[in-house]
Amino acid sequence: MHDIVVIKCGGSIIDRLSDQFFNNIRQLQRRGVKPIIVHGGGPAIKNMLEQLDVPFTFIDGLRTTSAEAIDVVEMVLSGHVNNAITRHMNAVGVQATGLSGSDARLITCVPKDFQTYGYVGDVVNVNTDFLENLLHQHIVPVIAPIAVGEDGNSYNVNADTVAGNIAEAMDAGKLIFVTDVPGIMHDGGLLPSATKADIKGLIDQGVIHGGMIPKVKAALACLSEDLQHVMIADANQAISDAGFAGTMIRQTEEAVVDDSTFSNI
Ligand SMILES: Nc1ncnc2c1ncn2[C@@H]1O[C@H](COP(=O)(O)OP(=O)(O)O)[C@@H](O)[C@H]1O
Ligand SMILES: CC(=O)N[C@@H](CCC(=O)OP(=O)(O)O)C(=O)O
Repeated sequence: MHDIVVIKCGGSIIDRLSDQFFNNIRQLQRRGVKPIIVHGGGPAIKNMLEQLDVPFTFIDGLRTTSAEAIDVVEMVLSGHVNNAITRHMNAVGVQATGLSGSDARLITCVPKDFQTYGYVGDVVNVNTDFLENLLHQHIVPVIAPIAVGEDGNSYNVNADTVAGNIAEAMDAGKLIFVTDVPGIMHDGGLLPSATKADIKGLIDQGVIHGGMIPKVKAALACLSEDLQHVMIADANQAISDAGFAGTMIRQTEEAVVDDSTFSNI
């Protein structure tokens, strides 16, 4: 649905989200937009795993997640981060409900490669009916990136990937990754827009690296006729009365940059 906006809040910024950010979500809702929030929590997971002496590594940007680690990941994401965001939403008058993939089998998955990654999942389905019902009741879903496997276990999924999966499944009109930088930075400045070809070049040159890679990959994977632009932006500047600021990722150079879709909502 074109009126759905998926907003992915990165773990890098969650502790520093401004009241304005939450008020902007409320404003979006008042203008008839249906926001869905997906959040990360990488730094908080890292801290808790270290405190509890649970080992992990990263392979291709994904956290290897043992049986012990998935309990900690779920505790941090669903128990702490998800609750904090949902609480803040409700405090500013947005009716929001906290969820993970286990609720109503919202996100189901298969193991990515159990031998290599442990409890890390590849999403196979999103319960879109359930989300649509919530949106219909003007409830904002706040979703932790935990999926449930056919074995009934919880699996860890990269939050950027989950945001892309949900945007695609819900036919969202917009996907915004809000993070701790103004967008894709290059030569000391903000890149206002980037195509698939630009991004490939920037990854090859090492300009786009680390945590920015899963974001651009998720963005490129879900661009379509329906979802023509994906934004990457600073969380506290991304959404304003003037529209959306940041880097706009689009399919091709030729694509018309119809900013009206951004500034009207
Ligand atoms: N070209 C780039 N422009 C901006 N940030 C970049 C770039 N390449 C890598 N990054 C890194 O990506 C980070 C954002 O990713 P990450 O820390 O995973 O955020 P989040 O937790 O919000 O998902 C930035 O803080 C920055 O360090
Ligand atoms: C499999 C995997 O790597 N999962 C991520 C989930 C959280 C996340 O993606 O958080 P950010 O958005 O803050 O990076 C993790 O364990 O860190």
